[in-house]
Amino acid sequence: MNQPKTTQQDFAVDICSQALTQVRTKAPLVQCITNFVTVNDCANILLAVGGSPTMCQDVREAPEAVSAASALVLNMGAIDMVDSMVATGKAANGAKIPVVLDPVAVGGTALRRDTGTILLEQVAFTVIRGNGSEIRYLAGQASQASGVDVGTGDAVTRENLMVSMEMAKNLAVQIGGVIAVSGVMDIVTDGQRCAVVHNGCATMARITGSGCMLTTLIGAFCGAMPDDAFTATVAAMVSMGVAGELAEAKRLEQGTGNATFRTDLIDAIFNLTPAQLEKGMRCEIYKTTD
Ligand SMILES: Nc1ncnc2c1ncn2[C@@H]1O[C@H](COP(=O)(O)OP(=O)(O)O)[C@@H](O)[C@H]1O
Ligand SMILES: Cc1ncsc1CCOP(=O)(O)O
Ligand SMILES: [Mg+2]
Repeated sequence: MNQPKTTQQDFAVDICSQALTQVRTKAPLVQCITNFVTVNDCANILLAVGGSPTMCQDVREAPEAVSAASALVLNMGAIDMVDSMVATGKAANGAKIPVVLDPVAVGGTALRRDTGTILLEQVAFTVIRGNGSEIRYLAGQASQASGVDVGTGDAVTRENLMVSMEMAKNLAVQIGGVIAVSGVMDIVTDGQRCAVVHNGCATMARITGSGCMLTTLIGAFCGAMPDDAFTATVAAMVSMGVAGELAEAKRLEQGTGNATFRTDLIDAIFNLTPAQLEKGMRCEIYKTTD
């Protein structure tokens, strides 16, 4: 019997830039049920990328409103909104609108563990994007988060990359959607294809909301290209990473700190060009063949 072989190649350079152009052309309306810590940044990054935000979340209107949206983002930082998340998620599923989950601190408390279970049982997710601790928890692996941040032992590293890809792939198959693990190295997989994104910078972990904004961007890209959630997610991760690097270059040049970095990151998404993406992206794709 032949052993499965994993081949690795660079992700085609124009795919992400074409996806960005699609977002700008289609200007997707993205509905977010999200947390009060980062809600403003999420709305602004959606506007920056060329989408349109609605943070409509009350259970009395959110399931109705979602029929007008191109994508729905559910962020577990809004832990008190689970009833609305379930009702709105089901409405989006019924209308075949992509639904993206950010499982903020999912393993951290009994309430969050239960909420994660309820959401996964009741809503079909197109994409789940979390940090290493959050995805490890959902995959049934031991995890030790630091509040809403990744625990040091849970991050994807060069050493555990293959095992981490396998874990993410299995979870993707289990949920029937795309899994994205963010960190120093990002993994994106639909269970078959697997991409590793090397863009980004450490300062992104020094602001709150880089993960929430990334998940919201994934919503925008999925809203613009609902038939290819894998490519949409890779393009969103690459865009966020390249924008982070551009903001970091400015921070180093000007000697500013994390408050300015947060603004510069949103500005970098606003000004991001297809050419910048093609020049800056560092992404490879792994394929398994028998
Ligand atoms: N040390 C790092 N080096 C490069 N990119 C990073 C680093 N830490 C975070 N990022 C980037 O920041 C964004 C948010 O990821 P992450 O910090 O894992 O999410 P969360 O805020 O949900 O914990 C992603 O685009 C990720 O690639
Ligand atoms: C600090 C905090 N607490 C609850 S939600 C939240 C924001 C988390 O944002 P991110 O995971 O994007 O840093
Ligand atoms: Mg997060």
